[in-house]
Amino acid sequence: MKKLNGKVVDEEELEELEEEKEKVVETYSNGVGVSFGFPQPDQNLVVGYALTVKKETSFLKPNFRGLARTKGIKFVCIDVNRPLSDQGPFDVVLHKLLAKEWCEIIEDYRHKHPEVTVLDPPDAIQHLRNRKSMLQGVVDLNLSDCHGKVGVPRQIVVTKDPSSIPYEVTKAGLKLPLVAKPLLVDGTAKSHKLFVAYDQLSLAELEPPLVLQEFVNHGGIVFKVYIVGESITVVKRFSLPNHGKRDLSKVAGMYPVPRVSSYLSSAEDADLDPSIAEHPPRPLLEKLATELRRRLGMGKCQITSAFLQSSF
Ligand SMILES: Nc1ncnc2c1ncn2[C@@H]1O[C@H](COP(=O)(O)OP(=O)(O)OP(=O)(O)O)[C@@H](O)[C@H]1O
Ligand SMILES: O=P(O)(O)O[C@H]1[C@H](O)[C@H](O)[C@H](OP(=O)(O)O)[C@@H](OP(=O)(O)O)[C@@H]1O
Repeated sequence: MKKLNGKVVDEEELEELEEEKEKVVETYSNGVGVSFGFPQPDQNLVVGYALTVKKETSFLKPNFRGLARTKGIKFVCIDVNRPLSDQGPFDVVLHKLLAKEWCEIIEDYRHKHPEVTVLDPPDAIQHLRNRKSMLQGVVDLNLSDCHGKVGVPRQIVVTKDPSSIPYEVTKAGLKLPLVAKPLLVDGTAKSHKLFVAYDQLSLAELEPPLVLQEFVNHGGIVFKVYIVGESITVVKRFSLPNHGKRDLSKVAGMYPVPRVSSYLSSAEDADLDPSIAEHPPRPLLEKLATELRRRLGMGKCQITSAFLQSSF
């Protein structure tokens, strides 16, 4: 057993933390620590968090908490059944609860505690809770002078009457197959239930409100771009495979899309065609980050090589 920052940490965990620390330092080597202002070892940054159990489990893993401790960052669970101002004191409040009551509590807390950084203020992320408004910041972006283009697949929003969907798709001139996504993003598993529709008839089985996007071939790889301060981190994940014209003549119906691109589907070590697997050009990402931050303060976006290279 060893002592670290006054805490007893077992040797195995310490080794794990060192490895994690190397990974984190490597990932954030372009100074997020500085822009984030990581506390000095003798300081402590207290982060109060209000997350669902699912999110706490997937995000606040023991080795992440341990690594945070080595950087002087302490995570404290907020009791949502007690007044927030009676808890803490916090330097940061990290939350991802979408209930109206909670949003009112956190807004009130922000005004009473301007010294506390709230991640994120509800009104700053409202547009991300809807798959149409979340793309607004990208729809009219013109980055063509930055080694590539960024755009949005052709899409329509359907809010009622599923029987009208085939007509709306024809009127909009969308080409099959189509990716159907719940319009609202509320953190529930339901909000990640996507489908690929291969024929017009099956569209009437869908459950509005939803977004219907043309399927864009992109070689089965998606790049998730995480932007924190000046730091840009790109991760490569598996995605949906391409559709050839021949496939379409043989496939009909509607198929659910599994969570193919979650953090468990890393493609970093996969043996892939370089033209698909090559990361998006850095200048394009930097320009995209600047534009998204200027317009929306957005912190994360998903890009595939096809979305970058195809002309939208
Ligand atoms: N228009 C499209 N054409 C082809 N593939 C798509 C399209 N839209 C999404 N996908 C693919 O479907 C999968 C899930 O897409 P998306 O990220 O939009 O759903 P999600 O539930 O919001 O995912 P997550 O929350 O895990 O980021 C990803 O592999 C993505 O590459
Ligand atoms: O690939 P990542 O981990 O970035 O994908 C995230 C996704 O971007 C959303 O943050 C999901 O959160 P919710 O919208 O709150 O569901 C995450 O889902 P989770 O079920 O893993 O928390 C994805 O991981």
